[in-house]
Amino acid sequence: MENIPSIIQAMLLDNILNTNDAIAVFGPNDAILFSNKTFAGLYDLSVNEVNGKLWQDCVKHSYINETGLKYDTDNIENWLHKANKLRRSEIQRTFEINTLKDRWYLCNETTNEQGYIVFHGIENTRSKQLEIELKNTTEKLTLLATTDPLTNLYNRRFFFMRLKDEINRYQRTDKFISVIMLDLDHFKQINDQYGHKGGDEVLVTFAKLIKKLIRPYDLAARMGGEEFAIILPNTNMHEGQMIAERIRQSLAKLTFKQISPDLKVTISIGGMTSNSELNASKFTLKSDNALYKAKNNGRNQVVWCK
Ligand SMILES: Nc1nc2c(ncn2[C@@H]2O[C@H](COP(=O)(O)OP(=O)(O)OP(=O)(O)O)[C@@H](O)[C@H]2O)c(=O)[nH]1
Repeated sequence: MENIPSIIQAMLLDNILNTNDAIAVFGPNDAILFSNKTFAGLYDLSVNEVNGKLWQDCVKHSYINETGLKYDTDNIENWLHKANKLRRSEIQRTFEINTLKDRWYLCNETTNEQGYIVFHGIENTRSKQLEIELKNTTEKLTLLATTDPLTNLYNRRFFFMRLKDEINRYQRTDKFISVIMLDLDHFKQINDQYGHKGGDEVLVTFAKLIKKLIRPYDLAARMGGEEFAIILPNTNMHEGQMIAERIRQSLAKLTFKQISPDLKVTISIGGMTSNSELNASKFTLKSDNALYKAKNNGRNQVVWCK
């Protein structure tokens, strides 16, 4: 420092005091020994109010008054306990904080051997906003690419991706996977009689029914038109047939009163169970063949591929 001319030192200090970066120095007991305006602003306090205060008192002040920084907790003592475990846990620590007004700071804390901390927070609100926008857009695009917009079930492409994953997952295990293909009976007649809107309503109601009847780890997809498919992981033939039968019977019992007072719809179902020796296309081809038989045998029934 001695080598730095005092005028430069004054300029640097002036910069530290007035910069938009949040800068502070904490003593080993977490008393704030130095802070600039931006740092004090994080707790909605002035520099004079912050300097000399314990850091935890600044935190409590802003938490109780709901001002300054955002704390994702409903118990500030617990929050402080966790934060104190992290503070001084490393010589250099990087983390992000955000304010109730949604300003973000990328923070760095450097701890010296005596336990003093130099805190430096750089505002990164714009890049954080872009990161959040990108995440939201990616989520929306993923949803669009993987789901059927009418029924909100997964689409054909995602069905095959997941079936391949499931088959790989079960490789070298003795567990079974079942796949069922479902096709609404005489759906063309429903469209003809009640219009495309009536047909759509049947598809949406049926999709909701499937979701209610399957387990959280099963995967239901709309393969196109009035054809659906369900992957039933870790499911043997007997269990698969029970689930398929449950879906068939539940639909047969339902009356689509919102479309017509006594409209009933039935479904034909083809199923296939295997350990992971079949690939995804063979799996669905065999379930499709079983479905074809169910249609030919008179519809409204479950046929399992032997
Ligand atoms: N409302 C509605 N109809 C659709 C949609 N996609 C396909 N369809 C109709 O679904 C009908 C399917 O008819 P078909 O393939 O002849 O089958 P089906 O009448 O169900 O006869 P079976 O399957 O043999 O019992 C066609 O009339 C398609 O136009 C859709 O998204 N909404």
